[in-house]
Amino acid sequence: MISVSEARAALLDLVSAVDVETVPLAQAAGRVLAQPVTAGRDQPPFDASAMDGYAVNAAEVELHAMFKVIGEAAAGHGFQGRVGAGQAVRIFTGAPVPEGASFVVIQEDVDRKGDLITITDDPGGNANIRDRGRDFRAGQTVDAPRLLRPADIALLAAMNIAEVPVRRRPVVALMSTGDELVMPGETPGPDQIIVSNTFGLKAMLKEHGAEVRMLPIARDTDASLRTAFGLAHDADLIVTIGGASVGDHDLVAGVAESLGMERAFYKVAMRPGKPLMAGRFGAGAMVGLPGNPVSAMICGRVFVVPMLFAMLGLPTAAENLMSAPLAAPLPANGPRQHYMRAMWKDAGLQAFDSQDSSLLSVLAQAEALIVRPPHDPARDVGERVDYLAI
Ligand SMILES: Nc1nc2c(c(=O)[nH]1)N[C@H]1C(S)=C(S)[C@@H](COP(=O)(O)OP(=O)(O)OC[C@H]3O[C@@H](n4cnc5c(N)ncnc54)[C@H](O)[C@@H]3O)O[C@H]1N2
Ligand code: MOO
Repeated sequence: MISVSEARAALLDLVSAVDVETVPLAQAAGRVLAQPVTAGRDQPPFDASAMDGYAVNAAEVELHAMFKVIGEAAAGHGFQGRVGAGQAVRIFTGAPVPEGASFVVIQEDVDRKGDLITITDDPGGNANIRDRGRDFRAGQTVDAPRLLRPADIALLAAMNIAEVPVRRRPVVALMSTGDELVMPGETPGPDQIIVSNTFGLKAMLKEHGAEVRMLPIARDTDASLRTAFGLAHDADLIVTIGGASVGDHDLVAGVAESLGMERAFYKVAMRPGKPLMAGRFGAGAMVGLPGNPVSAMICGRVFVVPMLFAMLGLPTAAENLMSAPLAAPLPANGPRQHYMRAMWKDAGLQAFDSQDSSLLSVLAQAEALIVRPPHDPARDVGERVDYLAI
């Protein structure tokens, strides 16, 4: 059995960054920027008023000063003339500050009668002007790789970047295997259960940028598994679920190998998730997840998500572990790295009593996975432990 970090390294080795495609800006949210993009303009492109008021020469601003209003500057409609001595231009937020003006007195500080304004309240020292290029300048870049969040999309829009180079979504084919499985909504036979892992993993991998194809459930026969693998041949990554252990009906590895899968490893010293396997498969890779639902989901989070990051060109240097105090003691750990379902209590983490790898109801309540290294000694309340947010 190899360690979790050896498995992680081997899995990352099986994949490489997928190619780049260009998408319209409106479809770029949640995608990974693949090349730096550069602003073609300054923002704001002119000195702009930050407030509604009157644009005047700053040198003339003082309490009781009077000005003659000679025109108007609105957003999208600048004032074409020049503001001279004793003159003001009515101005609105976002409008270009006219030539000759260097201060915007907000309208609340002014008394207006006809064309004349008087400053009636101390306007303070803030000119209420956003200088040209204050947000960004032409030539400024947004660096890649970068997962594009809503704020990035707004920034790219302001930079006038209508087409965005992003990594293509890696195609992941998900295959559940087992005679006992039926789809949600179907009527299970007396010995059957509802397939859950493909749905949970689809949600997880989609959230992390994959295009997920759900294959039909493969039955526990060579022929059925072969057919299902055949449907996945063009995927970047094939993820099978179940049939990974040592039972007479655990056929996945044998069939995959007969179809050309070159095994990289089998079995990882982790709990849950021990019977994990992986290898190169055609132009892509295959990961065989254990069937127990919690094992499949945790292996998805610990291994398949970082593989997606690698395919998307995102950094994968280290597992993003955080640390927190324990709210309840933990017994000593065994020889496998244990991912314990836990929840927050009194600003610390408390592991659930039952850690069985079949309990989706516990996983669904869990807010974190406490990560216990192999042979970690018993831990007391208040001691810090590593955890993964989920
Ligand atoms: N003699 C041994 N038996 C087992 C070992 C072992 O080392 N020696 N390992 C155990 C561990 S640990 C795990 S994990 C499981 C993994 O087994 P498989 O990957 O072969 O999974 P299955 O047997 O197909 O299924 C296990 C369990 O999960 C249910 N399942 C499977 N797929 C799905 C799905 N897509 N959705 C919902 N539930 C699913 C299945 O019905 C079984 O109950 O092996 C142990 N045994
Ligand atoms: O290692 Mo298994 O994944 O405990 O359920």
